[in-house]
Amino acid sequence: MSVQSFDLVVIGTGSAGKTVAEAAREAGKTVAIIDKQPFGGTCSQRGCDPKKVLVGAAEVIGRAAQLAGKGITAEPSIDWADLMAFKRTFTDPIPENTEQKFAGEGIVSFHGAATFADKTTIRVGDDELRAGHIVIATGARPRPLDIPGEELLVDSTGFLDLPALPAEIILVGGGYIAFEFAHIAARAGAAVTIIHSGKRPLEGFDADVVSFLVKAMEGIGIRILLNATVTAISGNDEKATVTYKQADSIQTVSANLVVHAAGRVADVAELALDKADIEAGKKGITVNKYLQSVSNPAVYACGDVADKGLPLTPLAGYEGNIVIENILNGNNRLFDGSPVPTTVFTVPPLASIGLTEEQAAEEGRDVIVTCQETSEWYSAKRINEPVSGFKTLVDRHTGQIVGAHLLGSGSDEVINLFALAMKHNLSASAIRDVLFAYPTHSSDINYMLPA
Ligand SMILES: Cc1cc2nc3c(=O)[nH]c(=O)nc-3n(C[C@H](O)[C@H](O)[C@H](O)COP(=O)(O)OP(=O)(O)OC[C@H]3O[C@@H](n4cnc5c(N)ncnc54)[C@H](O)[C@@H]3O)c2cc1C
Ligand SMILES: NC(=O)c1ccc[n+]([C@@H]2O[C@H](COP(=O)([O-])OP(=O)(O)OC[C@H]3O[C@@H](n4cnc5c(N)ncnc54)[C@H](O)[C@@H]3O)[C@@H](O)[C@H]2O)c1
Repeated sequence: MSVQSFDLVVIGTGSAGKTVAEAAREAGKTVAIIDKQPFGGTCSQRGCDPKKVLVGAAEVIGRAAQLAGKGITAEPSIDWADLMAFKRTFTDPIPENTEQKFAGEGIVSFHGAATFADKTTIRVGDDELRAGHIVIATGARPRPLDIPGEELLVDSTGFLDLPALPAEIILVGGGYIAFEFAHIAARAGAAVTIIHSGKRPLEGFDADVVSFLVKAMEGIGIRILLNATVTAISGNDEKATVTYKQADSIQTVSANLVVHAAGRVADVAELALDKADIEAGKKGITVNKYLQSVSNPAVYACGDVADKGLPLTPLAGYEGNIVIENILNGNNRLFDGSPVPTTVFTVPPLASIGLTEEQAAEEGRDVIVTCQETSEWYSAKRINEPVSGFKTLVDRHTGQIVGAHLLGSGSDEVINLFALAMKHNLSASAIRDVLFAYPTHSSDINYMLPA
């Protein structure tokens, strides 16, 4: 066994881990980084980026279908193998590029699953790494469902790398992954069923705006079963039968592929946290407001594995910056919980920031709610988009925006203007004063806010 010492050991090479390691090295610290999978993390190889390449193709199909008979004649279709090859031009170079970049910066790389040996020592393969600080940035993995036939499920990584797209697909779950994959698969020609245990899908999003999206999905033949909990899967790789419980009845539905879209949990399984006295709960490593382990001060956690913030890429980098600043300068930077914009990349996309109407009511906020279906607005009509809409929540007393929920082409970009406004406490009337280029989706903002 070789024993080496570093100022900092980082576990995980995704958006969170990379941010910490590179900033520490830049500050002159000796740094080791470890990953059990090809270097580069989820977002760039198995998440956001490859997913959005596929969404790009789905958007072309959607837009062409909308404009059929309105100037567009040929009906495009997706060649799945070609699309996968295009996707791989983004994902394949990531591991080598990441590792080369680390080497160039003087960060020492280790491959394998990291395990704590004690409070400040990590084992990876035959190496023992001793550290002043250790940062856990191990991300998340699909939540075990503990049901018979679970091994027949393909996870999101498998879906994003399918060599061919089967004719019938079932998505277990009704959150981000189910909705995004449903649109990709349906636009590529598959028959798609979503089986969701909740009474409504995308529970974290505004109910009214989600209902506009559901209408759009039904319009392209995506079937959504609600209050339906998957209890078993049987069959084989080519044809599987999913058993689900809906109300008091047990039902089945079959498909060629069943995809796990039923949530992700912090990836701590191999870490042996007990050896290092590190507390973790259902939502991940328990950290204080400085993102430091509450039970082992040599350890910090950031990204999906930490029990603070949403499991989204911008948060992973943001939390990584907080962690490294606190390690380098002593605890001084707090996780402040600023509103985070997020988009479900359906076609059209659903984007959201801040409070939903339900949450505002629970908090007793006095808000002006403006909500409208907008398929008759010029921005939607120009591209014959069948369903779009929005809801904004503005504090009645301060005029500040407390929530925005948008559905429609361009909403994935427009939501960032709301983020800018909310971050800098701009009032609705200040935003209405801004001149936006016309005709753009952003120029609709003026009509989404109360006068
Ligand atoms: C299909 C999908 C689509 C997504 N789309 C979006 C999107 O559009 N926008 C968005 O904001 N977010 C999206 N996300 C979420 C986003 O990918 C994550 O929030 C983000 O990647 C988390 O970064 P991280 O650095 O915390 O973890 P990761 O990037 O997951 O990195 C963690 C790394 O740690 C490694 N690791 C784990 N355990 C160990 C161990 N014991 N030893 C060594 N290494 C270990 C893993 O192999 C992994 O490489 C998506 C996620 C998925 C699954
Ligand atoms: N665009 C994005 O930003 C994006 C895209 C994909 C994933 N992500 C991240 O990845 C995380 C995981 O995504 P996800 O879609 O897997 O999780 P999710 O938490 O968004 O949704 C999972 C849903 O599955 C349901 N479910 C659980 N068990 C079930 C069962 N047995 N039968 C039927 N339904 C069941 C749950 O009620 C839950 O609502 C997200 O929380 C998000 O942070 C983000």
